[in-house]
Amino acid sequence: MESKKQNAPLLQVQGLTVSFSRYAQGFRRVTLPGVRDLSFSLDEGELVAVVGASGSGKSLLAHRLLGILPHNAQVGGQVLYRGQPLDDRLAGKLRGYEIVLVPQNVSYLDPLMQVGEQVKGEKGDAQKASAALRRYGLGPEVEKMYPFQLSGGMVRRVLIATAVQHTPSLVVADEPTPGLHPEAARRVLGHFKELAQAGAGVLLITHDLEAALEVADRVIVLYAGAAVEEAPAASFAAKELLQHPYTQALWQASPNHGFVPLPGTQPVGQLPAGCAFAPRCPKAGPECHEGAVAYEKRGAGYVRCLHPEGEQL
Ligand SMILES: Nc1ncnc2c1ncn2[C@@H]1O[C@H](COP(=O)(O)OP(=O)(O)OP(=O)(O)O)[C@@H](O)[C@H]1O
Ligand code: NI
Repeated sequence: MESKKQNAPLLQVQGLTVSFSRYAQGFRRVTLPGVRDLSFSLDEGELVAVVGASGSGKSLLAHRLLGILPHNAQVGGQVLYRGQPLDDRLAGKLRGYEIVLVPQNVSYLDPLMQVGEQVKGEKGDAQKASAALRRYGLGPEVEKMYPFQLSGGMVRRVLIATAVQHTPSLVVADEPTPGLHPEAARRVLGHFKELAQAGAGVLLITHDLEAALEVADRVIVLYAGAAVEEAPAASFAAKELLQHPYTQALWQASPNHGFVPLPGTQPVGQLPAGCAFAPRCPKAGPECHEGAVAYEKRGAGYVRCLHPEGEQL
């Protein structure tokens, strides 16, 4: 049927922009960028991590893919699912079955409903729900429990079981591990890796670079709404293999590499002209404060920087 699109990647995000406008002093309208010029693709069987600090646009990306952005969001660019434009109508049709969200917020669980009932949902199948729970180590006794009786790790597993019971093709996991101790977090990430190995495309959204690297094939780094770098996980073996100064700073800030903090904060609201990272960047020159910087293929990945690592001086 769809012969022309048979070889299309599972997901292609092309120049995605999500912004909000707000009235500032004097009735001036200002545009607040949430996601800017974001492009990447994800194939079946791949686990791609999206990492970035709080406010970098990760959940907006997730909500765009599920078709659940708030109505006041202004959206640009294109998202293709198996080669077809993934508009809100198509996303609505696939949501919960073919494309699923493992939500960041645990308040997606109803505190007054037993676990088994909630996993099944209104139109679901009780046997499928039990099987999904069992797959994540949650037996029949858990089906009778209410959310307050579950540990943090069990809540996360319930959310994953709910999302994946219908064997989705695309799994978007938005911060699935906060509040878990490292061992439980590792197990949760292992579940996502298994879903990818079984053929799903998995987009793992997290601020925890080190945890992401245990399971990801590739990593996309967001800063103030824009991707600054996409790199294979293997490039995180050494700082010099990373191309963007922000990615290098993240690498150095991780516990394995010395916890070296990066002074300053990510800009919020209106961005400075030029590269958004320039005010904190050790390599920035005057040119970095001028025009927008393009996102370009370079080496094994992509980078948005006028002075990437390894450039000829
Ligand atoms: N409905 C909205 N109206 C206005 N601004 C919004 C709205 N939703 C998100 N934003 C802004 O967009 C930016 C990105 O938000 P987003 O929730 O995607 O961040 P995030 O990377 O998921 O952060 P966190 O790690 O804290 O979950 C933030 O600056 C946020 O304030
Ligand atoms: Ni978020």
